[in-house]
Amino acid sequence: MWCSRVFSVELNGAPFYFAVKEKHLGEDVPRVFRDVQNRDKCYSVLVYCSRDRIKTAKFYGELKDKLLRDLPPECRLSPMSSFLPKVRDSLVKGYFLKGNSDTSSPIERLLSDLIQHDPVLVCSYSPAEDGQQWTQHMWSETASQVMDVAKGYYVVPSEAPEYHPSTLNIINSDVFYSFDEAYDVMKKCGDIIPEAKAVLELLPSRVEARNKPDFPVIVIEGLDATGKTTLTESLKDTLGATLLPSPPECLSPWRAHFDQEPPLIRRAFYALGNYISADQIGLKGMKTPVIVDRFWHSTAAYAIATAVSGPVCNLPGEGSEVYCWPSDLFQPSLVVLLTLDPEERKRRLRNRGQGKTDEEEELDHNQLFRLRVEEAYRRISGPACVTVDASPSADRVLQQVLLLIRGKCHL
Ligand SMILES: Nc1ncnc2c1ncn2[C@@H]1O[C@H](COP(=O)(O)OP(=O)(O)O)[C@@H](O)[C@H]1O
Ligand SMILES: Nc1ccn([C@@H]2O[C@H](COP(=O)(O)OP(=O)(O)O)[C@@H](O)[C@H]2O)c(=O)n1
Repeated sequence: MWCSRVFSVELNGAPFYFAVKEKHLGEDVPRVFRDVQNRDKCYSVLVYCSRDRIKTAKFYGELKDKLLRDLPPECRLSPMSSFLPKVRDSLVKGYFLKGNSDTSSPIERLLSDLIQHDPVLVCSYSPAEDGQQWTQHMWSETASQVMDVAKGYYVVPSEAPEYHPSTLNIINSDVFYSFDEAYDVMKKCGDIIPEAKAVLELLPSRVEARNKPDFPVIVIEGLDATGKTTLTESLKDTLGATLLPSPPECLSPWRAHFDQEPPLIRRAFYALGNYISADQIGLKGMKTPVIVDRFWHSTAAYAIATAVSGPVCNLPGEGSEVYCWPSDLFQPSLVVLLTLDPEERKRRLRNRGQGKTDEEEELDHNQLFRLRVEEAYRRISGPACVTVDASPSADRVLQQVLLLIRGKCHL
């Protein structure tokens, strides 16, 4: 089964691919193994996907903490995955370990213990007998001891797949396209996370749209410090509108908790927040225009940009189903995306001087992440966002957006 799989190891944010073969036809040694010293060993630990997705997601996070805590400090740990190219939901995640001859004993003790108690697949990699090639040995667990399966497979370089491997598992793991899919995750969390029970109680009893609001609903999107708060407050005053934040205020007590959870659970939390907001929009929109500070675009764009690593070209292509609006979620009249030059955004962040979420921290020092979020924002459709340059004065930005609203929403 593992023969048709491709393996990907991420070193310094860039993926390196390899495959395993029974026979060697003179292929190169994959890049990941090239600069490893002879007699050193590498290992992979992949987490089996059990039927219980919540347990698998939790275990994957805990495994990293355990490895970082218990492995010798010289051992290098990199994210790794194994997947079947183009096969949806085929991605299995884990870690790749590089050890030297001094560290192989403690590493192997730890891995032996893991394979006996946890849902993991362990492989070790070592130079073949000819000293030129590298082989993969899958570990198997017998009643009392762990053994290297005798026969090794050769590791050979593999081309980068057409689709970045993380895109295979985005749908309903990182981005949810219906209330029911996100609800299902939160419901299953109820047994192990008390906070999930509290969230379930806040959810609307039905998602079918209330009557369409009589008044326009305008969503303002953009990275942190692009001026969303400033603009939404002014729009509220100018239009006599109701201003709703997203996630909704009722979720505030639980947000810090869910920000610590693995992506599956964290993203389900934010997805459900949009349905609560939609319910509030339906109510308020019967009486006044509604301005919403972030909505579905933020939920999907950050989730996609985090799931996929590397440059923008790794994102699912434009038009991919990944960028589709959930069919059961209220569609606003207009979505405005504020964009800002990165230096000006940093200057505004410094001036504001508030705390940031880890994701917002990441935006600061990881240019590629910022570019991926912005591009994902632009690719989401149904409704697509209208981009507005947020660098002019706050008043000029307001005037610009009012023009758009009047053109689109007949206000
Ligand atoms: N058009 C603008 N020109 C200059 N500074 C602005 C503008 N809009 C907002 N700011 C300032 O930039 C900072 C970030 O704005 P804020 O509205 O809090 O952004 P966000 O809600 O998107 O994080 C604040 O200090 C705000 O006063
Ligand atoms: N509707 C929303 C709103 C926020 N979010 C998440 O919340 C984070 C940004 O929230 P924030 O409160 O820091 O935003 P601002 O205060 O900068 O507007 C993003 O990293 C998103 O992951 C979301 O997923 N869906």
